[in-house]
Amino acid sequence: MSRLLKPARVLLLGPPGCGKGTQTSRLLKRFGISGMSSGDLLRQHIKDKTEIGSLASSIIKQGKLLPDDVMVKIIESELRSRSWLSPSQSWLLDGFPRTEPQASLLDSQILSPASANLNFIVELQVPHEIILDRIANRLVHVPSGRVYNLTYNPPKVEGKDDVTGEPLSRRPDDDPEIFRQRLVEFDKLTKPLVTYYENANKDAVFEVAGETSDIIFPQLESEMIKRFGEKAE
Ligand SMILES: Nc1nc2c(ncn2[C@@H]2O[C@H](COP(=O)(O)OP(=O)(O)O)[C@@H](O)[C@H]2O)c(=O)[nH]1
Ligand SMILES: Nc1ncnc2c1ncn2[C@@H]1O[C@H](COP(=O)(O)OP(=O)(O)O)[C@@H](O)[C@H]1O
Repeated sequence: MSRLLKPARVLLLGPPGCGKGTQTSRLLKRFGISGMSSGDLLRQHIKDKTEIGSLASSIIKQGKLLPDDVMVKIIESELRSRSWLSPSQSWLLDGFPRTEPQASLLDSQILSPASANLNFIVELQVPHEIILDRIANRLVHVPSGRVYNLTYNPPKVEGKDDVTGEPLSRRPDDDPEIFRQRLVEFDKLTKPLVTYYENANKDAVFEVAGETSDIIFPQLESEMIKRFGEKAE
């Protein structure tokens, strides 16, 4: 692993199943950049049977999005508890913001006051038909957010997380019908965020396309080194 010279505050945008979680874990290994996945935070709330968890569970099962104000509160408190709101910190957001109201509240009320605005907005472009069959084989380890795939990256021991040995689970929202609804929500509400960020700071937006994560990651890796520099080991 090598660190970056300048702090990178990264947002991964892309349709469900395009590999945001996969790229997050690779960037953690490569540059030591920690990620925050809104979906993982919600799944933990569901597991812990909190009030947010019961709201999230019913909405997620329909493939719909939670209310913007609920999500902004969850993410803001998580950003503060991880002490990420400083210009010197590098971090990555996955799954939030997902709508324009979320993006403008994040930028104006949370990041700008801390001089910690996003400086690298990555749009992952993977064909919808490719991700539809990926989802059929997805398994997750909820406590860590680690992601597996029965064909692409199966766990060492069937049904068990490689690190903890704890059981893996299928996501109820990975049901094909619900997944199609999530794609509709993405196209309607999240895809327009690329234009939102291009209008705010075009140079910060980076589009990367590929049919596999192995094609996408090297492009992402070299762009990050180009923009943020790499500390010599
Ligand atoms: N076949 C295949 N599966 C992949 C690839 N990249 C990720 N996956 C799997 O596809 C599923 C979706 O990836 P994930 O990172 O969870 O996407 P996210 O929903 O955007 O976070 C998971 O089961 C991954 O293990 C790939 O290049 N090829
Ligand atoms: N920023 C958000 N705003 C509203 N709902 C969200 C947000 N992030 C996650 N969710 C809810 O959690 C579900 C799972 O999110 P996530 O794990 O990011 O899925 P994926 O990356 O596969 O699209 C979403 O379909 C949605 O119901």
